[in-house]
Amino acid sequence: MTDVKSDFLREAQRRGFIHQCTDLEGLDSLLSKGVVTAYIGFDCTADSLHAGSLLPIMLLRLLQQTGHRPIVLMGGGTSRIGDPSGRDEARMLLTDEQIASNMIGIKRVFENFLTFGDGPTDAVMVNNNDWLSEINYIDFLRDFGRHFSVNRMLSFDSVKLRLDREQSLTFLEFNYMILQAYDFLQLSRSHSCRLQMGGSDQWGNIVNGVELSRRVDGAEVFGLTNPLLTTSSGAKMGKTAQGAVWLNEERLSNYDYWQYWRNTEDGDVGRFLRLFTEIPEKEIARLEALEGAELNEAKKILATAATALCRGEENATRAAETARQTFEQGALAQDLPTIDIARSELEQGIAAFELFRRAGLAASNGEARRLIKQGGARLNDEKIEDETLQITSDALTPDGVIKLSAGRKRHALIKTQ
Ligand SMILES: Nc1ncnc2c1ncn2[C@@H]1O[C@H](COP(=O)(O)OP(=O)(O)OP(=O)(O)O)[C@@H](O)[C@H]1O
Ligand SMILES: N[C@@H](Cc1ccc(O)cc1)C(=O)O
Repeated sequence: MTDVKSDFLREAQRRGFIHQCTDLEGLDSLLSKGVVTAYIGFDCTADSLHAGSLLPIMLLRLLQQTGHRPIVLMGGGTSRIGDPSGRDEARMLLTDEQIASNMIGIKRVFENFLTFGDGPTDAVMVNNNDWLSEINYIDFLRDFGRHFSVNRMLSFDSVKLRLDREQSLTFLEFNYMILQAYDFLQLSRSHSCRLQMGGSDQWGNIVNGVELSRRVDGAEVFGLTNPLLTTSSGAKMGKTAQGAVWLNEERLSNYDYWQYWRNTEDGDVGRFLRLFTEIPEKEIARLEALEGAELNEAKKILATAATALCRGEENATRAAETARQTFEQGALAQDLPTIDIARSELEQGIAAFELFRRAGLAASNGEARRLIKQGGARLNDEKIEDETLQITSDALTPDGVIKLSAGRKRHALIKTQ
């Protein structure tokens, strides 16, 4: 790779953020001269961003930390069209109300990563609906449409892949890249924005903006993309078995967010530490060299650092502590008092109060009933609400046991014979 001088590109390169650049040398020299304004756009297709979008967000953060000015563009206008990049079929059209409410959800996350304000390197947020909704069709075609060659538009992946596979691409979607290109021109005029970044799927849209700004204004602007991340096993980054890893707490609890990073595959630990935390390189090199059980410690450090950035230090520490306790209780569980019950009996069902008595957690059925009524009885760590509950073999955990608890400290295990 080319040797770069500017702090931003050097650090971005070292941490694995760079996929392609329209002119790396030119951009490097611009970044070395003074404050550069750069933007990334986010469409409002859901009410929260996800772990995949963390890469561009971390790039904006790095940009600000190295003395430049980030612009976060909310695609209020482009979300009305729908980006065909990387998609096999047209998106569902969103209503204006859906877009507005998604935007409220998405906006919030940026405050955790960027400093907004009026200073020279403070971040700003814009909404492309402000200018896209003003466009006059005929004027727009005459002023800007004439600079786009359809022949060239057909060569970009977002269009080409659909045509090659004979999947339909509507005229509405075909226009998307022109509007994103116009955004860049607009920001270059209004905010002296010189750089657009985004995931590698955005390459065509970004290049179109670079070319439009040069043709119309003779402006020299740049494009830079980050790799689209997949995990070592090839899964798209940001998806779990349950779905996307959402950045907003309303969609995914702090604990589950922490757990997602804690479950990082062994081969991804170093890469993720560089992309999603700000731990110094020397420490990362040490952590990624760990093996076996020790590598799990590195994963916990990754989980806590990544969660702290997105959800705050306190929530990250709390999630780590909950995980520790759960783990320790699990370890303890092996040593709990255990009683054996015939499998056939459990299959028929046994009253919860009776099982509590037989497990020695209550002296009589009456005492066990009172325990349940007062909310002090738990089945596999879940409070028992129903005094008449019948416990069956359905309650057996994957470990083949049932855990009963009376209050916080007294536990017993049921096993079947
Ligand atoms: N897995 C990923 N790795 C790296 N960058 C990503 C990843 N997923 C999305 N991005 C980038 O994040 C930015 C915001 O993307 P956006 O939130 O629209 O995500 P998306 O997953 O592409 O959404 P959608 O499913 O609506 O297309 C874009 O620049 C996109 O290229
Ligand atoms: N097309 C981008 C979002 C975007 C919208 C407008 C822009 O000007 C830039 C980027 C995406 O789907 O992720």
